[in-house]
Amino acid sequence: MLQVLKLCFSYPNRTLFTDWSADVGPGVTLVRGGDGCGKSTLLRLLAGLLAPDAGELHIHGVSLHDAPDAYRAKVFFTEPRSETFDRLTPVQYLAAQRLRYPAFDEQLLDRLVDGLALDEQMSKQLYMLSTGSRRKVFLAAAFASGAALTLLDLPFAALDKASIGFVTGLLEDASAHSNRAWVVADYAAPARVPLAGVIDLGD
Ligand SMILES: Nc1ncnc2c1ncn2[C@@H]1O[C@H](COP(=O)(O)OP(=O)(O)OP(=O)(O)O)[C@@H](O)[C@H]1O
Repeated sequence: MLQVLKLCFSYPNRTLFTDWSADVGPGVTLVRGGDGCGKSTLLRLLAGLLAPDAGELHIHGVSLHDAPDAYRAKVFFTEPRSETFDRLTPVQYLAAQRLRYPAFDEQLLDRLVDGLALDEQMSKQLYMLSTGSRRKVFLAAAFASGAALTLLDLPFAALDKASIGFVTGLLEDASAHSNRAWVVADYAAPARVPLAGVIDLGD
């Protein structure tokens, strides 16, 4: 589903990727690595939010370089630390995601809001929510989006135990998807989730 060919990317004082290639298929692929190894940067590159110095990215044959809007329309990625949506309530943020993704699953969203215990947070602006609740809103959007490629950065960070169990169950389901690819960046493999592949960036 996602093809990366000879990707190169450096920050001014650090080279992170040199001629790096990968094929990502349906199901859950783990991007594993220690602090500062480049997990979040790789997700930004795959999302088309950060321009590579060289290389090609395709989703279902759509090239980021040739058709950036069509490529980005196939990807769900809200950076967990994003402040872009701070003034929106979860209801407004989720409405915006619903408009963006044609396969957005409204019924699943209801179950996600319930399962992540977000009901009481839905009409507060995002900046008023705890880190964990903000992350849960972004996770709900990710799972409901129906995007061909969904990128999750540290999906369990700042979550309560019940939500960790719930998100693990969602990822177990995602591992069986035949039409959606999930790239999950974390320090270690999530327990119980069968992985379609592992991209190891080292420690
Ligand atoms: N905007 C930036 N400008 C310059 N260097 C950056 C920038 N963002 C990240 N870096 C550096 O690039 C490297 C990779 O950072 P990145 O956040 O991608 O790693 P990470 O694996 O996600 O880290 P963590 O697990 O700690 O979140 C780090 O050395 C970081 O300091």
